[in-house]
Amino acid sequence: MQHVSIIKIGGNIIDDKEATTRFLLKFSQVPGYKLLIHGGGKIATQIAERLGLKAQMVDGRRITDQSMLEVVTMVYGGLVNKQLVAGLQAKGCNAIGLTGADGNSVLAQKREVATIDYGFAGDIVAVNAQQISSLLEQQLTPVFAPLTYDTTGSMLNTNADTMAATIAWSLASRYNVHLIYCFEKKGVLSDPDNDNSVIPALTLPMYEQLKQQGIISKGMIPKLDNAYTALRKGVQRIIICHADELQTVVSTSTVSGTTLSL
Ligand SMILES: Nc1ncnc2c1ncn2[C@@H]1O[C@H](COP(=O)(O)OP(=O)(O)O)[C@@H](O)[C@H]1O
Ligand SMILES: CC(=O)N[C@@H](CCC(=O)OP(=O)(O)O)C(=O)O
Repeated sequence: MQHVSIIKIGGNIIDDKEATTRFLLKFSQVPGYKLLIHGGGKIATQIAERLGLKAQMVDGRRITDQSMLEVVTMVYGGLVNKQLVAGLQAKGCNAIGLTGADGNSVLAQKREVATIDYGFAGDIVAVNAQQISSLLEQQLTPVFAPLTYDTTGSMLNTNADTMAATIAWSLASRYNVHLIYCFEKKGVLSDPDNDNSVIPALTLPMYEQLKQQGIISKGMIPKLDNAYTALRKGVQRIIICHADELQTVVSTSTVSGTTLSL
């Protein structure tokens, strides 16, 4: 089976020009089939504020009304996606920028209103693995914005960690999939105030316990929930690491960051 590296880059790195440039160089050097999924929540919040819109997050998910949907479509699908694609082209990586609507890649449905109305937030219904494979086989590197679409023709806002995990497990029957979450810390920490307290190997029971103790919190919870689902669904290897450690993590000889297991 061919190997594919699925790499997610978070909004705190994208918001830092120098960190992004360093990451793009490392990403461009990852050998074999690869795919990038980016966030950009921090930039969307800043631009929304400039337009007089206040961001509202619940459990790490953005409440996305019509105006916010317009902002995130512009920011994720336009500004952030195209800057990353151009940056990769400059490093010799033939990237192609996509949202879930492009090539019918990731279909979703508007999240049903339960206790909270998330507005135009999309829950993924189907990933077009054939379409993604055909891009990889053409030696293109897909770069996905965290946007999906529905059958009524509306764009939807989907959490980037969820998008990365869902694409990863949807490709797991065709490829050996490695999923790497890159962010601004060295891994999952046993002490959130100590950046060097990286947990090298995190099992699901350990995660449950640290979550209960409040040691794992905020955006790390949806990230890990998605990641453990991806492991259960056949993704071979999942690592959470600092964006600067990408190269170390993909060359399997050295251990860095946090490796997940069930
Ligand atoms: N135990 C922990 N180890 C590392 N990060 C943690 C932990 N608990 C909470 N976090 C928080 O989770 C955040 C990462 O989640 P998120 O903001 O969604 O990341 P991303 O930038 O990848 O989208 C970190 O910035 C950190 O503040
Ligand atoms: C529905 C939802 O919450 N979507 C996310 C998509 C961006 C994202 O996930 O960005 P980070 O990876 O930088 O956090 C949002 O708008 O914040």
